[in-house]
Amino acid sequence: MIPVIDFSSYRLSDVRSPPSDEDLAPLADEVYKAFSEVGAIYLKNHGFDLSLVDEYMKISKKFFSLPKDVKEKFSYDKEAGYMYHGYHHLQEHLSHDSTVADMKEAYNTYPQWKGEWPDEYVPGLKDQGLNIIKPCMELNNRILQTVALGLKWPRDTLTKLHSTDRPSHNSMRTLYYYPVPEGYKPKPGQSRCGKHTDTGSFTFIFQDNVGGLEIKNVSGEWIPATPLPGAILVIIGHATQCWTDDKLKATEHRVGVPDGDVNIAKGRQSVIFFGDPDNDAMIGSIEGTKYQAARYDEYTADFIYDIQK
Ligand SMILES: O=C(O)CCC(=O)C(=O)O
Ligand SMILES: [Fe+2]
Repeated sequence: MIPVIDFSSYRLSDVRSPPSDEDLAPLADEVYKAFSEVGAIYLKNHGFDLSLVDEYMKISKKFFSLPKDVKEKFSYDKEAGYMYHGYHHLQEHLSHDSTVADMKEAYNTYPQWKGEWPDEYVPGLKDQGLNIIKPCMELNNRILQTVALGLKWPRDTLTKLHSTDRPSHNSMRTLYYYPVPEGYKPKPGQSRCGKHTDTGSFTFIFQDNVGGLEIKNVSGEWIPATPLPGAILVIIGHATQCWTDDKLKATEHRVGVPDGDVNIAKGRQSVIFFGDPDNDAMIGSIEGTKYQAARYDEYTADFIYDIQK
């Protein structure tokens, strides 16, 4: 079971004076324990306005319903700096240890993107996407503070690597897993999203009610990450694994094709926030010696995670 954590004591919408380290200690211990013993958490009472995501899913659906040649005008361009911004074709995504394409399409949003957006076809895809990233970054920083306190580190140990005004790869992805045609037999190893880990500090997963997402817990068992209304699923990324010298391990996750399930014929939508440190932040073990110091952007450039051509 993925623990459900009540984040009320550090919720986003609370604008009173920030809680002291002592005020946060019980929450910090709970968050750290859940991440280290299970590998993922559901956050409730987080103060993030989930209607932003509902609206974004509706807008995204309009984009995914456009003709293929229109969507492809906005395909990501590997040469264009923020290389994953834009549309990722159907059948293009390969999870990193898989040779079979995932059954999905996606549109990634990077706030720094200077190229074109599909505004004339889908008004709001840009603005609504950007609206969501900001509070997610703020919530990520609050989680990073609780994790630092849970580790008995100074509270800003990780947030000082996540300034909000320096170049970073904080980004968002909206995904559409198309309905699986009746009688379709997935190729060996094929799924909606093959197993992988994410690269940054923490990832937030917002999903509709179709299901199929699983995480591998710390004991090595695949367990369902069933959609929990009102809660945000938070999983651990590689950078956090490095900083904590494996005390918190990057969470493997995947989305299966629900074989024989009533949901097989349904499309699935999810929205993912990838929380990242600053491009020039140092990652590597903060205590311990397992991971050498490296600049985050240089480390990710060498790290092939889930996108290969
Ligand atoms: O759709 C999901 O629930 C997970 C997607 C995911 O893990 C990713 O895009 O990195
Ligand atoms: Fe992922």
